[in-house]
Amino acid sequence: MFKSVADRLGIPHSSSSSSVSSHHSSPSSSPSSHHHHSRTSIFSSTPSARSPSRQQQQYHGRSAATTAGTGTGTGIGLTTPAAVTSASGRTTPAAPRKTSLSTPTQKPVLPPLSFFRDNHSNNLALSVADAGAHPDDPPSRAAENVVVSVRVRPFSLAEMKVAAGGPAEVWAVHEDSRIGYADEYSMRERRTAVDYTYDHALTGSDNEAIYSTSVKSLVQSAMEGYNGTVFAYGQTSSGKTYTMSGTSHQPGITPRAVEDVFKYIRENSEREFLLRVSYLEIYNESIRDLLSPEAIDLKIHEDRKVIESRERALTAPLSPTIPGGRKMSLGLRAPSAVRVSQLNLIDLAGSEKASTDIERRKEGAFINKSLLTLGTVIAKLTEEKGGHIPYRDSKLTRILQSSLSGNARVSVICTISPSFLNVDESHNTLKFAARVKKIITKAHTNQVMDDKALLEKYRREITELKAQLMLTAAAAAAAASVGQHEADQSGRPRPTTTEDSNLSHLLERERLKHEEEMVEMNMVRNALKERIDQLTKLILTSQSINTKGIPSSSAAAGGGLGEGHVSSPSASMGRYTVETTADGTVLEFPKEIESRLARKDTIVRQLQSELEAQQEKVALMKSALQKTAKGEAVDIVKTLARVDMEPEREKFLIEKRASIMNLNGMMAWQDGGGAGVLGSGGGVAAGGSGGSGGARQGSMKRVLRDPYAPTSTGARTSATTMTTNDEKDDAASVLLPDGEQLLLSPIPYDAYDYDDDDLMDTPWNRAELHSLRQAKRELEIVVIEQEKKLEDMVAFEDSDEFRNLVLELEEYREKIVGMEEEREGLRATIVELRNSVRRVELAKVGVENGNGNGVGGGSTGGGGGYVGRVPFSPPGSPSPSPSSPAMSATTTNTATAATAGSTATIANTMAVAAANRIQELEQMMQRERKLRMEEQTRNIGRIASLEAQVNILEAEKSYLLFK
Ligand SMILES: Nc1ncnc2c1ncn2[C@@H]1O[C@H](COP(=O)(O)OP(=O)(O)OP(=O)(O)O)[C@@H](O)[C@H]1O
Repeated sequence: MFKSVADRLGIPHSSSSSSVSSHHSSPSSSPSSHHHHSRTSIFSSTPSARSPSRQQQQYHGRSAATTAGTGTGTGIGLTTPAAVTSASGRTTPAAPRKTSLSTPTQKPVLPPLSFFRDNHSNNLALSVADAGAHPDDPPSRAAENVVVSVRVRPFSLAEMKVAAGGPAEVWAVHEDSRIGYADEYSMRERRTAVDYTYDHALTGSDNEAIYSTSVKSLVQSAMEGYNGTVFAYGQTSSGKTYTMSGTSHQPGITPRAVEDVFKYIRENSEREFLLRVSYLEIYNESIRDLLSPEAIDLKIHEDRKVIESRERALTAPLSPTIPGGRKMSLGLRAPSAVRVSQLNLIDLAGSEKASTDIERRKEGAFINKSLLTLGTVIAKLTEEKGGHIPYRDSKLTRILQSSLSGNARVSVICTISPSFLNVDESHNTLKFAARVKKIITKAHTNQVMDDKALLEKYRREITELKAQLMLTAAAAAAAASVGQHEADQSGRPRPTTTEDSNLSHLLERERLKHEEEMVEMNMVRNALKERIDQLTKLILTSQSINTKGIPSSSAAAGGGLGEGHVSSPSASMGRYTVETTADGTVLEFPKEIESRLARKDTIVRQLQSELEAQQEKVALMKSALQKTAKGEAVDIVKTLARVDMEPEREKFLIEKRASIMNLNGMMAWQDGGGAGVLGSGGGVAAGGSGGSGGARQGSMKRVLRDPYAPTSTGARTSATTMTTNDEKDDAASVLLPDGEQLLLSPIPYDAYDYDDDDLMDTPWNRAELHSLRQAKRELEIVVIEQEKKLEDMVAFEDSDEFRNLVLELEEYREKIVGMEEEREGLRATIVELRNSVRRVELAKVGVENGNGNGVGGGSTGGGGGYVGRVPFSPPGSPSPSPSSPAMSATTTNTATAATAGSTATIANTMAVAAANRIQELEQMMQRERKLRMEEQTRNIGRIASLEAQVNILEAEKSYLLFK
């Protein structure tokens, strides 16, 4: 039913690509200075987008992975005065259309538009929304593959330097867009030849060429309402940013696209456009608006209404003239359909960041998740078996979902480095490009139509159908008269010649043919009538939506429209009038109905908000009760953890029982008993904590005593008020008339003004009761378990096993004490021995001194005196006699020089004896030391093993105690 895009645009089928190729073949047709000028002016309206190189510098510094992003940001609104007049153009299907960006004629579209930007380099995405489109504009393009271009950049200076004798070409780019290893390179490096064919394969620095071959037509379709996505993929430094952003001399794809967008808008002055520009970055999976850098970690929302432009585009109510010259007064504003499209221009992070799993792990937190997911998504999209496509795994793929899943024209520019150093990554890029090439997309216009637009569309269709109907009727009448005429002719008596019979045969055939045609036309006519009825119904239905609920059954009354007579459903309804004519429609909805409906609306709204308030109240009460039950359970668990001694345990159990009674009371009250029943519950609870009786608490029906809160006295309050605190542990208190301070459940039961309904058998009360019972059951289980544990513990402490363990423990303790004593004794012996050794050593030194200084003994009296003071008696050694050489030596100190000779002899003898003795003692000492050392080692081992045993016993003991 729909014509192709080219047909509808009134251009040859090849026009889109021919306009591209003409640009490609004559790039000079768009002088770069012109682009430069435009780019500057565009960016000046969005200052932060003006300096992509600054952004680039800023993000080049990062080692972390980054990826493309998008979103909505600063909007640029453009309104052209003649825009509204396009409405009449819309009603003329034959209106001439624009053929290309460079040779515009007329295009009935009104787009808003917006931009994107990516990672550390410059991503700019442009989204174009088009308001006021023709309702019957072409809905979709033919299915097409992603346009894949490969661009090999020139050698950089550094790369030239690396290659001695000039860089050898690695890649050969052929004119037919094939690319593979250069022969020389593959021979030298013994690399298997590869051969890839893409849509475009380019070299050099001319950005106009890449734009016109790979992007220009896509920008054109974006302006016509088709989504478009362009992204540059490739290793770091392969030229993505150069391609997307370019330089001042070679503006890249983004400035050229922006310029074309504005050019298109200029050339379609009868239209109104809304442009939206966003310039975003995805860095480590968080989106940042580069036009508003303080807004960080933006969220992605699915919002199919970029639509505000429609209102601006259609500020004046219109009365379009339909063919036939009659006015169609709708009582409504002009139909409005908004076409929204997006053009995403994305500069991805370096492809080397999306490699194998191992590398992924290596890069850890810095891995470029978006880029990896893009790879996965593309791989999945091209897999035959299909399955789940993980668009939601990364921000980039989420943003590109609608493009990648088919509703967009996509152009991928894969950039590679010419250097042999990067050959493997370049090859990976070529493989990626080949994979992407397999993706098939089928873009369609994102036309958003509201009921008014639909109404208009249906009306137009009705008019067309009626015209067809009239033609059909005329043709049928003609056919019938011809048939009749032929029948008349054939009914006449004629000579029965062979010629005549041939003629009558022919006439008969002709007649039958006409009859068939008539039947067919009647069928067509009926079908047309049916369709008209159906459409008329739809019109009234959509009208009824607009006027808040006119029953759709009344719409059927509008069926008369197809017949061209006036139909007045108002007569039957008596409240409103719907007048239809063959040429137009006047729909009037009396104010009375509207105001009645408005009143009803108000009542409904009031009821609704009342209902909500009630629901809120119920929810609050419920949560308060649940909180209490929960609080009880938590308290029990907490207390259990603390209780490990029997008396406390018992106390705890008593308290728990009391709280169960409390819950009983609460439930009894819930069951419908009210004050009295709760009073008894409170009474039991009071018993648990030694408080006063429950009868008095009848007046405190929603107040619960906290059985295990300390019964301290707090602030004095009246019996009818209570102080509460949201904190569970802070009990509220109530001063009873007799002066007793009651500590209450932390949950403010009196916070709500209950009425008798609270005691009624309502589903909510039942649910509440149910949850209370549940809480009680849980409490009971806890208590039973605890009692069981307590009994076990008591029984165990009475058992022989426990007594034996205690005895054993005592034995070990004694053993340890004995060991400790023994160890101390040994330590003392060792110390004593050490002292002995020291004394012997000193004695030795003294003797040696005496020997050396013997001749001049008088002058070294101090030394001699020292020796004389040494009372040496090692254990087991013969005690020195008072006439011993040592003692004699003392006397020699006072001898005269005349007796020096004999004294020296004596001293020598003594020294020899002393030396021998010392040697003897030293040997003894060494033996002794060795023995002691051995014993000490044995003792240390014993002590260690005993200590270990003690530790085990201690552990066992504490385990048992804990149990
Ligand atoms: N076709 C080209 N002609 C001339 N110079 C180029 C071309 N492509 C890239 N260059 C230059 O090579 C260098 C690296 O290019 P570019 O910054 O665009 O790489 P990139 O792929 O964006 O790297 P990254 O992923 O690190 O951002 C730049 O100095 C750029 O000007």
